[in-house]
Amino acid sequence: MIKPLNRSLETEIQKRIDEKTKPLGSLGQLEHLAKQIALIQGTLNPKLNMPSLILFAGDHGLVDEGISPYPQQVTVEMLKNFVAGGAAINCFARQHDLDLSLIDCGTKIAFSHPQVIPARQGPGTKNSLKGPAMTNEQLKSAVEHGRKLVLARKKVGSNVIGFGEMGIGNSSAAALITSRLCDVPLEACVGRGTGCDDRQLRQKSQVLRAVLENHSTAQSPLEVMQAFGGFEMATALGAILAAAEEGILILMDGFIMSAVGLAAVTLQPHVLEYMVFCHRSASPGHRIILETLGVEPVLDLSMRLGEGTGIAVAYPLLESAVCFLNSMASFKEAEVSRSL
Ligand SMILES: Cc1cc2ncn([C@H]3O[C@H](COP(=O)(O)O)[C@@H](O)[C@H]3O)c2cc1C
Ligand SMILES: O=C(O)c1cccnc1
Repeated sequence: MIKPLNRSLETEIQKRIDEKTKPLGSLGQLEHLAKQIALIQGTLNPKLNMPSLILFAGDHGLVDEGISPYPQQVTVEMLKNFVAGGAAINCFARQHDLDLSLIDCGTKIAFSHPQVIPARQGPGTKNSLKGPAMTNEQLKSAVEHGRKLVLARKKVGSNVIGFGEMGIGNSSAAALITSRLCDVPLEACVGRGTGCDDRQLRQKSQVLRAVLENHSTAQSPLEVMQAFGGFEMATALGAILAAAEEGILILMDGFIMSAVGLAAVTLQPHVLEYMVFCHRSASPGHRIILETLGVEPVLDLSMRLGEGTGIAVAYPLLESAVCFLNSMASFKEAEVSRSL
């Protein structure tokens, strides 16, 4: 059970923000972020310690049905690229000094490397058109792995963790989860993913309609995750739940990770209070999730990559939020006159 945020300091935090040498409310969303982070940490002087990004990789059997322009092997090839430091997330993580952990939750082709933490549930999920993507045991095991990964980051001192993903086909899984959990028509949730052309988009929509019909009994967050989620998504679900339980600030990325976030919030509504949505992706389904949850993202840059890139580019703004709360002078300290 995830507890609601302790709001006993709220009035004091708001007072501290309002005493800074600026017109009331003039730092806009940075003020909301500062307050949320201070509440999560239960202090007037919040700190972002050892910021971490956990990147979950896994393959999707549904790719056999032609729902992505890219083959499954790109997942493991990108995992190698992450290890070599050549992907977008590597650039941005280096730029902002974010610790990047790479997790193999079950790529189709196994790749072991000292920098990749093994958490494999199998060689990718099963084709969800033909049956459940994963067994209940795999789901439970993935959730448990996610929990342990977060506890390990907490142990080394991390109090802010972002969650990213890599898994060819996972924009389909995200569309299915969004449609079912938000109870909106599938068509509104399906997008071009990595770049489907019109023909590929028609094929993707047709396949996903059939998948949704085949799993009409899957309704709860855990049922939908088992029916058409991915191992990387199930592991991220366990990680997000554990982070909220531990009072860690949770940084959310784009459509795919937000679909997992939606599952977490549907299971445990108070998880939302620990989350910052770092950007609004160009994927149409992401807008639906953000509106359903009633949240305003930090950035809107028409990005649609995943990997945690939306988190990494938004991170300096979180630092700014914490920075002004800690080090800006008050009217009294700076001897500046307040409004009449
Ligand atoms: C080279 C490459 C790098 C990526 N990095 C993230 N994704 C993103 O695209 C995938 C989902 O899109 P779809 O459902 O259309 O396959 C995920 O792996 C996601 O992280 C990538 C995709 C590609 C091709
Ligand atoms: O919005 C995202 O995060 C996204 C969209 C398409 C492909 N990969 C990720």
